[in-house]
Amino acid sequence: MILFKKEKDLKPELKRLQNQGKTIAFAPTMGALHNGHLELIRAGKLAGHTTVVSIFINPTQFNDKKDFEKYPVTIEQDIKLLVESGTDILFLPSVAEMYPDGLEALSRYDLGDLENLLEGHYRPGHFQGVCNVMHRLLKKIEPQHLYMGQKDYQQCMVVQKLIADFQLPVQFHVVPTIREESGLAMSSRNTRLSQNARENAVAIYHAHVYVKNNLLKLSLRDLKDNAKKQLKAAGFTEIDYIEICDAHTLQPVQAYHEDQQLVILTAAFTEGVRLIDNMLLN
Ligand SMILES: Nc1ncnc2c1ncn2[C@@H]1O[C@H](COP(=O)(O)OP(=O)(O)OP(=O)(O)O)[C@@H](O)[C@H]1O
Ligand SMILES: CC(C)(CO)[C@@H](O)C(=O)[O-]
Ligand code: BAL
Repeated sequence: MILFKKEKDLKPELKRLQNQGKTIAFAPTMGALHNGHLELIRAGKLAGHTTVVSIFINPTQFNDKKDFEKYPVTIEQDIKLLVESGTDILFLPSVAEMYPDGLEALSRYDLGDLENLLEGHYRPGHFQGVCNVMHRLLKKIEPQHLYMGQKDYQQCMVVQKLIADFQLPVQFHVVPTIREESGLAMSSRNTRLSQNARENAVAIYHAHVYVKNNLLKLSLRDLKDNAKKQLKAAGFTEIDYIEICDAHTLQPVQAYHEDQQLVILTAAFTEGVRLIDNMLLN
């Protein structure tokens, strides 16, 4: 694996690979890597691409300063995992490399309702930060393929919109959520939980399975109320949302219609750590 910290050093290597007819699969991350991240790399490799991974804890997407300060950093372990996974290139830029004009000089993206719904509502400015960093990363790396995780469902929609709006020549791939054996969605933030909270956090997954299994039996309102009770019983202290939405527009849905694809999305806090997960319902 080759490590680059600057675009000016990375570009010649990308050019060399391009001249050899190689195609690039890119998996952007914020590090503290786990099996979910490695699945993005596996998917790119399986399709026969050269894999580029970035690790950059993007300051502009954190609406909560404490969350940023506490974000886990395990760079030596990450490098070991990336080498083992057969990653070809690691891009590890500094803040100055990504934001040469400073953190205030940001572009403004029109995200429509995605900016106001769910994560957009509870993390103001978050998706503007995601778009700023993703647009910059995509310009620097110019991959033919981009792999991102379904765990961050709304983020996938936002980045797909960015690609469409700017007609970026990259194919987007959503990788299914990788879970612990218990069902808990793997997430870097899980490492901030005590053993007990980590075991109880699987309640999000169980609540989603409950809603999926009872979709035709109860009203969506009752399903959401019951799911909320399950999370409270499992020690979730604050629930930002448990919402059942149209899987394509993310607009909340009041009643089930069989011709509409639905997704349930949850964001909730346990031990002060905010976890998210989602599940397609039909
Ligand atoms: N369990 C998972 N399964 C599949 N993809 C995942 C999983 N967790 C994260 N990803 C994907 O990995 C990429 C990088 O995510 P990120 O570095 O934020 O990791 P994370 O574990 O989601 O961290 P956190 O949720 O704590 O921010 C994103 O595309 C994300 O959707
Ligand atoms: C896509 C991403 C790497 C952009 O900083 C981040 O939001 C993440 O890790 O999901
Ligand atoms: N995994 C999405 C990035 C974030 O929570 O900031």
